[in-house]
Amino acid sequence: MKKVKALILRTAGTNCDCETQTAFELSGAIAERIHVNALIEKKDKIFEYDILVFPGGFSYGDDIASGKILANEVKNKLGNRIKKFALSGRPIIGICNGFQVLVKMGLLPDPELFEQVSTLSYNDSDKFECRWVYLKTEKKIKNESNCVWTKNLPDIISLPIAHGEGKFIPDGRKLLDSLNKNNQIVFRYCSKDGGKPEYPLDPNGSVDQIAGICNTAGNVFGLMPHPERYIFALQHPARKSFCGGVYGWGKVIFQNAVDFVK
Ligand SMILES: NC(=O)CC[C@H](N)C(=O)O
Repeated sequence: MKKVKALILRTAGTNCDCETQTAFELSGAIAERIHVNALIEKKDKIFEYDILVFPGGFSYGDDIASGKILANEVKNKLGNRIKKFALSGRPIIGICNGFQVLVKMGLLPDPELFEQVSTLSYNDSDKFECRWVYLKTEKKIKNESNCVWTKNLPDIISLPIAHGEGKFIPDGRKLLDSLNKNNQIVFRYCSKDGGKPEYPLDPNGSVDQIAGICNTAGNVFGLMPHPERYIFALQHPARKSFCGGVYGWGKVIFQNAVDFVK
Protein backbone atom coordinates (compact mmCIF):
# COMPACT_ATOMS: atom_id res chain seq x y z
CA MET A 1 0.00 0.00 0.00
CA LYS A 2 1.18 3.53 -0.79
CA LYS A 3 2.67 5.31 2.21
CA VAL A 4 0.95 8.52 3.31
CA LYS A 5 3.35 11.50 3.12
CA ALA A 6 3.18 14.55 5.40
CA LEU A 7 5.04 17.80 4.76
CA ILE A 8 5.90 19.74 7.92
CA LEU A 9 6.77 23.29 6.88
CA ARG A 10 9.45 24.85 9.05
CA THR A 11 11.25 28.15 9.21
CA ALA A 12 13.21 30.31 11.66
CA GLY A 13 11.50 30.02 15.05
CA THR A 14 9.45 26.88 14.35
CA ASN A 15 9.23 24.44 17.25
CA CYS A 16 7.76 21.03 17.95
CA ASP A 17 8.27 20.10 14.30
CA CYS A 18 10.26 17.04 15.44
CA GLU A 19 7.49 16.01 17.84
CA THR A 20 4.98 16.45 15.01
CA GLN A 21 7.15 14.33 12.73
CA THR A 22 7.26 11.59 15.39
CA ALA A 23 3.46 11.75 15.77
CA PHE A 24 2.97 11.17 12.04
CA GLU A 25 5.59 8.43 11.89
CA LEU A 26 3.93 6.61 14.80
CA SER A 27 0.67 6.94 12.84
CA GLY A 28 2.22 5.13 9.86
CA ALA A 29 3.12 8.09 7.64
CA ILE A 30 6.36 9.33 6.14
CA ALA A 31 6.84 12.82 7.56
CA GLU A 32 9.41 15.29 6.25
CA ARG A 33 10.38 18.64 7.72
CA ILE A 34 10.95 21.03 4.84
CA HIS A 35 12.24 24.61 5.14
CA VAL A 36 9.94 27.19 3.59
CA ASN A 37 12.80 28.46 1.36
CA ALA A 38 13.28 24.96 -0.08
CA LEU A 39 9.59 24.71 -0.89
CA ILE A 40 9.56 28.16 -2.47
CA GLU A 41 12.45 27.02 -4.69
CA LYS A 42 10.55 23.91 -5.82
CA LYS A 43 6.95 24.97 -5.44
CA ASP A 44 5.28 21.96 -7.06
CA LYS A 45 6.99 19.65 -4.58
CA ILE A 46 4.00 20.37 -2.32
CA PHE A 47 1.86 18.04 -4.47
CA GLU A 48 4.15 15.10 -3.68
CA TYR A 49 2.54 15.13 -0.21
CA ASP A 50 -0.86 14.11 1.13
CA ILE A 51 -0.87 16.18 4.32
CA LEU A 52 0.43 19.70 5.01
CA VAL A 53 1.41 20.84 8.49
CA PHE A 54 2.09 24.29 9.90
CA PRO A 55 3.73 23.48 13.24
CA GLY A 56 3.96 25.50 16.42
CA GLY A 57 6.60 27.98 17.45
CA PHE A 58 7.61 31.58 17.22
CA SER A 59 8.09 32.00 13.48
CA TYR A 60 10.27 35.04 12.76
CA GLY A 61 10.24 35.86 16.47
CA ASP A 62 6.49 36.61 16.54
CA ASP A 63 7.44 40.01 15.08
CA ILE A 64 4.55 42.30 14.03
CA ALA A 65 1.99 39.73 15.24
CA SER A 66 2.50 36.01 15.74
CA GLY A 67 2.30 34.05 12.50
CA LYS A 68 1.79 37.17 10.37
CA ILE A 69 5.14 37.24 8.56
CA LEU A 70 5.08 33.54 7.67
CA ALA A 71 1.44 33.92 6.64
CA ASN A 72 2.35 36.74 4.24
CA GLU A 73 5.39 34.89 2.90
CA VAL A 74 3.49 31.67 2.28
CA LYS A 75 0.46 33.43 0.81
CA ASN A 76 2.52 35.59 -1.55
CA LYS A 77 4.91 32.89 -2.71
CA LEU A 78 2.91 29.67 -2.46
CA GLY A 79 -0.67 30.92 -2.16
CA ASN A 80 -2.13 29.41 -5.35
CA ARG A 81 -0.67 26.00 -4.59
CA ILE A 82 -1.73 26.03 -0.94
CA LYS A 83 -5.28 26.96 -1.94
CA LYS A 84 -5.31 24.18 -4.55
CA PHE A 85 -3.95 21.72 -1.95
CA ALA A 86 -6.72 22.73 0.49
CA LEU A 87 -9.52 22.61 -2.08
CA SER A 88 -8.36 19.18 -3.27
CA GLY A 89 -9.49 17.86 0.12
CA ARG A 90 -6.04 16.95 1.41
CA PRO A 91 -5.72 17.37 5.19
CA ILE A 92 -3.99 20.52 6.47
CA ILE A 93 -3.34 21.26 10.15
CA GLY A 94 -2.04 24.40 11.85
CA ILE A 95 -0.91 23.91 15.42
CA CYS A 96 -0.71 26.98 17.67
CA ASN A 97 1.64 29.25 15.67
CA GLY A 98 0.50 27.22 12.67
CA PHE A 99 -3.13 28.06 13.49
CA GLN A 100 -2.12 31.72 13.65
CA VAL A 101 -0.56 31.35 10.19
CA LEU A 102 -3.68 29.69 8.71
CA VAL A 103 -5.96 32.37 10.16
CA LYS A 104 -3.73 35.27 9.17
CA MET A 105 -3.29 34.12 5.59
CA GLY A 106 -7.04 33.49 5.43
CA LEU A 107 -6.95 29.74 4.68
CA LEU A 108 -9.27 29.41 7.67
CA PRO A 109 -12.16 29.59 8.00
CA ASP A 110 -12.75 29.48 4.23
CA PRO A 111 -9.96 28.42 1.83
CA GLU A 112 -12.14 29.30 -1.15
CA LEU A 113 -12.40 32.91 0.03
CA PHE A 114 -8.71 32.90 1.16
CA GLU A 115 -9.05 36.24 2.99
CA GLN A 116 -8.26 37.05 6.61
CA VAL A 117 -11.59 37.43 8.41
CA SER A 118 -10.55 36.55 11.96
CA THR A 119 -7.47 36.81 14.15
CA LEU A 120 -5.65 35.36 17.13
CA SER A 121 -4.70 38.22 19.39
CA TYR A 122 -3.08 38.78 22.79
CA ASN A 123 -4.37 36.68 25.67
CA ASP A 124 -6.63 38.63 28.04
CA SER A 125 -4.00 38.09 30.75
CA ASP A 126 -1.44 39.91 28.54
CA LYS A 127 1.06 37.17 29.23
CA PHE A 128 2.25 33.84 27.91
CA GLU A 129 0.01 31.04 29.22
CA CYS A 130 1.37 27.51 29.50
CA ARG A 131 -0.61 24.63 31.07
CA TRP A 132 -2.90 21.66 30.43
CA VAL A 133 -6.49 22.62 29.60
CA TYR A 134 -9.75 20.79 28.96
CA LEU A 135 -11.34 20.91 25.54
CA LYS A 136 -14.87 20.15 24.55
CA THR A 137 -15.04 18.26 21.25
CA GLU A 138 -18.10 19.91 19.80
CA LYS A 139 -20.92 17.34 19.54
CA LYS A 140 -22.26 18.68 16.31
CA ILE A 141 -18.84 18.34 14.75
CA LYS A 142 -18.51 14.80 15.98
CA ASN A 143 -21.92 13.71 14.83
CA GLU A 144 -22.62 15.81 11.79
CA SER A 145 -19.52 17.41 10.35
CA ASN A 146 -16.72 15.75 8.51
CA CYS A 147 -13.75 17.27 10.38
CA VAL A 148 -11.30 14.57 9.43
CA TRP A 149 -8.89 15.31 12.30
CA THR A 150 -11.15 14.84 15.32
CA LYS A 151 -13.05 11.64 14.73
CA ASN A 152 -13.20 9.12 17.58
CA LEU A 153 -12.52 11.69 20.28
CA PRO A 154 -14.64 11.72 23.44
CA ASP A 155 -16.67 14.76 24.49
CA ILE A 156 -13.88 16.16 26.66
CA ILE A 157 -10.14 15.76 26.20
CA SER A 158 -7.12 17.39 27.74
CA LEU A 159 -4.20 18.93 25.81
CA PRO A 160 -1.41 21.34 26.70
CA ILE A 161 -1.39 24.98 25.57
CA ALA A 162 1.56 27.41 25.36
CA HIS A 163 0.88 30.77 23.78
CA GLY A 164 0.80 34.53 24.21
CA GLU A 165 -1.56 35.32 21.33
CA GLY A 166 -4.35 32.77 21.43
CA LYS A 167 -7.47 34.88 21.75
CA PHE A 168 -9.60 33.93 18.74
CA ILE A 169 -11.66 36.84 17.40
CA PRO A 170 -13.89 36.44 14.35
CA ASP A 171 -14.73 39.60 12.44
CA GLY A 172 -18.26 40.14 13.65
CA ARG A 173 -21.34 38.31 14.87
CA LYS A 174 -22.31 37.19 11.38
CA LEU A 175 -19.11 35.21 10.96
CA LEU A 176 -19.43 33.68 14.44
CA ASP A 177 -22.97 32.61 13.64
CA SER A 178 -21.90 31.02 10.39
CA LEU A 179 -19.02 29.14 12.09
CA ASN A 180 -21.57 27.76 14.55
CA LYS A 181 -24.17 27.01 11.91
CA ASN A 182 -21.71 25.20 9.65
CA ASN A 183 -20.24 23.14 12.50
CA GLN A 184 -16.81 24.72 12.00
CA ILE A 185 -16.04 25.14 15.70
CA VAL A 186 -14.13 21.99 16.58
CA PHE A 187 -12.81 22.62 20.11
CA ARG A 188 -13.87 24.95 22.91
CA TYR A 189 -12.01 25.46 26.19
CA CYS A 190 -14.11 24.09 29.05
CA SER A 191 -14.02 23.21 32.74
CA LYS A 192 -13.24 19.67 33.87
CA ASP A 193 -16.91 18.68 33.60
CA GLY A 194 -17.50 20.45 30.29
CA GLY A 195 -18.93 23.70 31.70
CA LYS A 196 -17.93 27.27 30.89
CA PRO A 197 -14.32 27.75 32.04
CA GLU A 198 -12.88 30.59 34.10
CA TYR A 199 -9.28 31.75 33.84
CA PRO A 200 -6.87 29.88 34.02
CA LEU A 201 -8.79 27.02 32.32
CA ASP A 202 -9.92 29.64 29.84
CA PRO A 203 -6.36 30.66 28.97
CA ASN A 204 -6.97 33.59 26.64
CA GLY A 205 -10.53 34.96 26.54
CA SER A 206 -11.33 33.70 23.03
CA VAL A 207 -14.75 34.66 21.71
CA ASP A 208 -17.13 31.79 22.58
CA GLN A 209 -14.18 29.90 24.15
CA ILE A 210 -13.04 28.87 20.67
CA ALA A 211 -9.84 26.78 20.69
CA GLY A 212 -9.95 25.27 17.20
CA ILE A 213 -11.86 25.60 13.93
CA CYS A 214 -12.04 23.84 10.56
CA ASN A 215 -13.28 24.70 7.08
CA THR A 216 -16.73 23.48 6.04
CA ALA A 217 -15.23 20.50 4.18
CA GLY A 218 -13.44 19.46 7.38
CA ASN A 219 -9.96 18.89 5.94
CA VAL A 220 -8.33 22.18 7.05
CA PHE A 221 -8.03 22.39 10.82
CA GLY A 222 -6.32 24.84 13.17
CA LEU A 223 -6.06 24.78 16.94
CA MET A 224 -4.17 26.59 19.69
CA PRO A 225 -3.48 23.51 21.88
CA HIS A 226 -0.58 21.18 21.05
CA PRO A 227 -1.68 17.61 20.17
CA GLU A 228 1.94 16.70 19.32
CA ARG A 229 2.79 17.19 23.01
CA TYR A 230 0.36 14.46 24.06
CA ILE A 231 1.40 11.55 21.88
CA PHE A 232 2.29 9.23 24.73
CA ALA A 233 0.17 8.58 27.80
CA LEU A 234 3.16 9.33 30.02
CA GLN A 235 3.26 12.94 28.79
CA HIS A 236 0.04 13.64 30.71
CA PRO A 237 0.48 14.89 34.30
CA ALA A 238 -1.73 12.02 35.52
CA ARG A 239 0.72 9.66 33.76
CA LYS A 240 -1.95 7.43 32.32
CA SER A 241 -3.63 6.85 29.03
CA PHE A 242 -7.25 7.85 28.74
CA CYS A 243 -7.54 6.38 25.27
CA GLY A 244 -6.03 3.00 26.11
CA GLY A 245 -2.55 1.64 25.50
CA VAL A 246 0.53 3.78 25.49
CA TYR A 247 -0.81 6.71 23.47
CA GLY A 248 -2.41 10.03 24.41
CA TRP A 249 -5.30 11.88 22.78
CA GLY A 250 -2.99 13.93 20.58
CA LYS A 251 -1.94 10.81 18.70
CA VAL A 252 -5.58 10.14 17.72
CA ILE A 253 -5.68 13.48 15.87
CA PHE A 254 -2.68 12.63 13.66
CA GLN A 255 -3.82 9.04 13.16
CA ASN A 256 -7.20 10.31 11.93
CA ALA A 257 -5.58 12.30 9.12
CA VAL A 258 -3.35 9.42 8.06
CA ASP A 259 -6.29 6.98 8.06
CA PHE A 260 -8.38 9.49 6.09
CA VAL A 261 -5.76 9.68 3.33
CA LYS A 262 -5.45 5.88 3.21
N1 LIG B 1 3.45 27.45 21.04
C1 LIG B 1 3.28 28.25 20.03
O1 LIG B 1 3.17 27.84 18.89
C2 LIG B 1 3.27 29.71 20.37
C3 LIG B 1 2.51 30.57 19.39
C4 LIG B 1 2.87 32.04 19.43
N2 LIG B 1 4.27 32.23 19.31
C5 LIG B 1 2.27 32.67 20.67
O2 LIG B 1 2.96 32.84 21.66
O3 LIG B 1 1.12 33.00 20.66
